[in-house]
Formats: sequence, structure tokens, C-alpha cells
Amino acid sequence: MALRGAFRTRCGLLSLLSQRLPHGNHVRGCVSPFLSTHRRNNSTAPKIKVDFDQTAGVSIMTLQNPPVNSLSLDFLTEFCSALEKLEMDKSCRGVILTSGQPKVFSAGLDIMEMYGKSPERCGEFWRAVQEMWLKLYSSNMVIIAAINGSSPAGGCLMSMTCDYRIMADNPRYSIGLNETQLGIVAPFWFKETMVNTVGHRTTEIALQLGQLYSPTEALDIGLVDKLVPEDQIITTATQTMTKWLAVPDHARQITKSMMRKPTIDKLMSKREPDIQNFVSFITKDPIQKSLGLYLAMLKKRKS
Ligand SMILES: CCC/C=C/C(=O)SCCNC(=O)CCNC(=O)[C@H](O)C(C)(C)COP(=O)([O-])OP(=O)([O-])OC[C@H]1O[C@@H](n2cnc3c(N)ncnc32)[C@H](O)[C@@H]1OP(=O)([O-])[O-]
Repeated sequence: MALRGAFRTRCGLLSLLSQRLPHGNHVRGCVSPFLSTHRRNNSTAPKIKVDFDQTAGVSIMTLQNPPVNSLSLDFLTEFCSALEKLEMDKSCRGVILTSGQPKVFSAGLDIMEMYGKSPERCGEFWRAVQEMWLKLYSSNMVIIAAINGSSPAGGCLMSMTCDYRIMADNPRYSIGLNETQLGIVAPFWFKETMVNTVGHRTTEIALQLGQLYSPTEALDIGLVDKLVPEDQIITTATQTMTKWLAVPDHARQITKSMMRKPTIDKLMSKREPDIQNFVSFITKDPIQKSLGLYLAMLKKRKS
């Protein structure tokens, strides 16, 4: 499998571091204040904030898993549950995904979930990653990403599952599937999501290099659809949503499904082997060593 190839590389760690309609006008949701602390979120505070505008039929899902919205098992479980509730609520036709953390949309998969964990736990984690992707990519709702910060790896994957991506025009932010830079390999469904977004050749280059793109570069290759000043990102996402929701739901949904079904079916038919493949790869000593080095590097860069 593709993952095996990663053993041949010593990690490239060092190089990285440089949907119906509504009544009333009230806002629903599990509203809680953003955590101001810049520490790992081990608390039981909600990791997702959902604000539902019933008049518009649109929810804003704000990721709030400090410090960097990494996708931990707890986060993924809560996210999938929140998304499923919205999916089942026929009055909700659209979702805007954004971050409540400064500078970061999502740092991708929580590396701590892949480091020093048992095979059983790694398998549970990977099933949750698959579930997040399946729920987002196959959603009947219009999903717009308001990418107000960096979005590497799993963060980029999450963004790519959306129907439209608006990114804050800040050259300090980056987005891309940088897995190879950690000495790990993006699985086939990460790869196919990117191919479906930017095309085969661009994906080939991007994935091999583990390329992270600036907002301008991401717009150039079609990884994002629009750049706006950060303070206009939610307004722009809301305006864009109005345009998308003007299209009859059934026609848009069937079209979306036609575009995405082959990739979704592929993962559905290979879920268990994909989990086994991930577990056997990630628990190998050289891969664990790579992840350990990368984590150390992240901390060192901070100090
Ligand atoms: C087959 C598998 C496919 C894999 C897919 C993936 O998504 S793999 C994932 C690939 N993802 C990446 O390669 C992204 C790596 N991350 C980054 O590049 C940067 O954190 C940033 C640009 C997202 C934000 O920069 P910033 O200057 O605003 O923040 P900062 O850098 O100061 O970090 C603050 C704290 O968060 C910690 N931490 C960070 N990320 C992760 C994580 N994913 N997980 C866990 N922890 C993480 C960091 O160590 C630090 O901890 P400390 O010392 O407080 O205990």
C-alpha cells in the first residue's frame, strides 16, 4: 500500500519547520464562551459551538479546541455528533465552518492521538477520522469553509470536503496536505479529495512535496475559491451561502452526490482494510520516531 512507501524516507521534518424553512429569528446552539487559555483542551467544555439562524436556515459551526483545533478523538466525536444533528434537522440547509482560535483554522489530526498509543486506540481514532470525512463529504447541506487561519493536513482535508472555501488573505497562513513532511502518507481518500479539488497533476506535486500553500498560491491552484480580508470572512461566507441556497436543494444535492459518490463508495467499501493499514503503519517504530521528532520540533520552534 501507499503508506508503506513512507518507510523509505527519513522524515522531512526539518524542512517543514521553517439544509426547509424556518420561523422566527432566534439563534440556537450550544453557546459557550471561547476559552482564552492557550493550552491543550482536556476540559469538558464544548469543542464545537453551533449558532443556528433559523430565518436563513444556516448554522455557523465554530471549532474551539484550543490551542490549535487539532482533531482529537474527542473533538471528532463531538464534531460528528453536532453535524449529524444539523443534517437531521430539515430546517438547516447550510453550514459555515470556521475557527474560534486565533491564526489557526485547524492544525490537522492531533498528533498525540497517533503517538505512543495502542493499536486499538489508533484504530478507534482512525475510524473517527473516516467518519468525519464521510459525514462532511456526503452532506446534503451546503458547507462553506471560512478558513480564518492556517489549515495544514487534516485541516486542509476538512476544508476540501466543503462545497466552497473562503480563506483569510493573510500571507502568514498556509494550507495544504503536508503529511510527507512528517514522514507519513496521506491515504487514498485524502489524495482523491485533493484530486477532485485541484486536479491530478497539481495533487501529485503537492502530495509528494507535502506542500503548504500561502492563501494567494492556494487561490491560484484552486485549493481555495476566494480570498478576503479576515474581518470580512463570515460576511462573505454568509453572502456566498445565500447564492448557493437559491438553487433548489434536490437538484444541487443530486449533482453533489454525482460528483462525490465514487470516492465515498470507495472508502465505504474499504473502511476496515483502511483502518488496519493505518494502524499497522502508524505503530511502526520508525514512524513513531518521526512523529516524536516532529512533536519535539513543534515545541522547540515555540521556545
Ligand atoms: C496518515 C495520517 C494523516 C495525517 C494527517 C494529519 O493531519 S497529521 C497533522 C499534521 N499537522 C501539522 O503538521 C501542523 C503542525 N502544527 C503547526 O504547524 C502549527 O502548530 C500551526 C501553524 C498550525 C499553528 O502555529 P502556532 O504558532 O499558532 O501554534 P504552535 O505551533 O505554537 O502550537 C501550539 C501547541 O499546539 C501543538 N500542536 C500543533 N499542531 C498540533 C497537532 N497537529 N497535533 C497535536 N498538537 C499540535 C504544539 O505542539 C504546541 O503545543 P505546546 O507546546 O503548547 O504543548
